[in-house]
Amino acid sequence: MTPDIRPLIAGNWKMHGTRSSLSELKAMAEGFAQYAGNADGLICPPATLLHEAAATVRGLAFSIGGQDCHAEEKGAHTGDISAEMLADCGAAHVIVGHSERRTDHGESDETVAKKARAAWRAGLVAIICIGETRDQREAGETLRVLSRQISGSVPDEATAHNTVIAYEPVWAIGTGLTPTADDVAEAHAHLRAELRQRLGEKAERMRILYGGSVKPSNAAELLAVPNVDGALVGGASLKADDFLGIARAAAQR
Ligand SMILES: O=C(CO)COP(=O)(O)O
Repeated sequence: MTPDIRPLIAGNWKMHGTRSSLSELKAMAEGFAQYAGNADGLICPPATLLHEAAATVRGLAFSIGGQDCHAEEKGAHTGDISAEMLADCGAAHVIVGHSERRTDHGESDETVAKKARAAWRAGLVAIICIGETRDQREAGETLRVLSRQISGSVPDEATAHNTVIAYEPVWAIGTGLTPTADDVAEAHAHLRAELRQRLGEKAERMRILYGGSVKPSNAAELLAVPNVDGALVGGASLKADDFLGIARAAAQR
């Protein structure tokens, strides 16, 4: 954790959830109330649920976000969704550059930077994801890859208010594997230094989340690492008990 930065516990539901899942969301948002003040809570459901999800958490200290957005505001882009549309549905954040988008849809750092700008244009906080693959880690390239991704995916206009960075080692996503606390510390310190060099003072309070197989059982250890300012949670964000277990660890730090 970074002193004075309130941690963000963000859930990414990926391609999971139908309207029947909204009761689980309600339980999460209501349960999160006990941690409000010590942690911020966010769920990014599939776009089909955004509008009802925003209505479900209305009046609770809890946010809703999108999982991706198109770089443009509108146009002939069948199947795509703009940041403005997400905002119109009640989203406050949007994830951009998730490794599954980079892999499944061939998104480059340049595309991700454009999407981050689109998020800001619509008044959303951009959660910009980066992370090395297993091959890159085994080749000792992790820090170099992270530098390249930060420099290509994070526009100069990024501030601690409009941007959250999420470090998600690709090999840790959905595998049950996590880096050691020392490895997480090294990556996050490197990211903070890179951001400081790029953005100056603004970088000090920018949240850097860790993502990849975060669960209630490992959350306390991961969230205690210096420069880890919250978590981006996949599988464990689908169940209120798991998500709230992670929130508890964040609030008790
Ligand atoms: O990709 C992730 C969140 O964006 C992490 O997913 P898991 O928590 O399921 O490993």
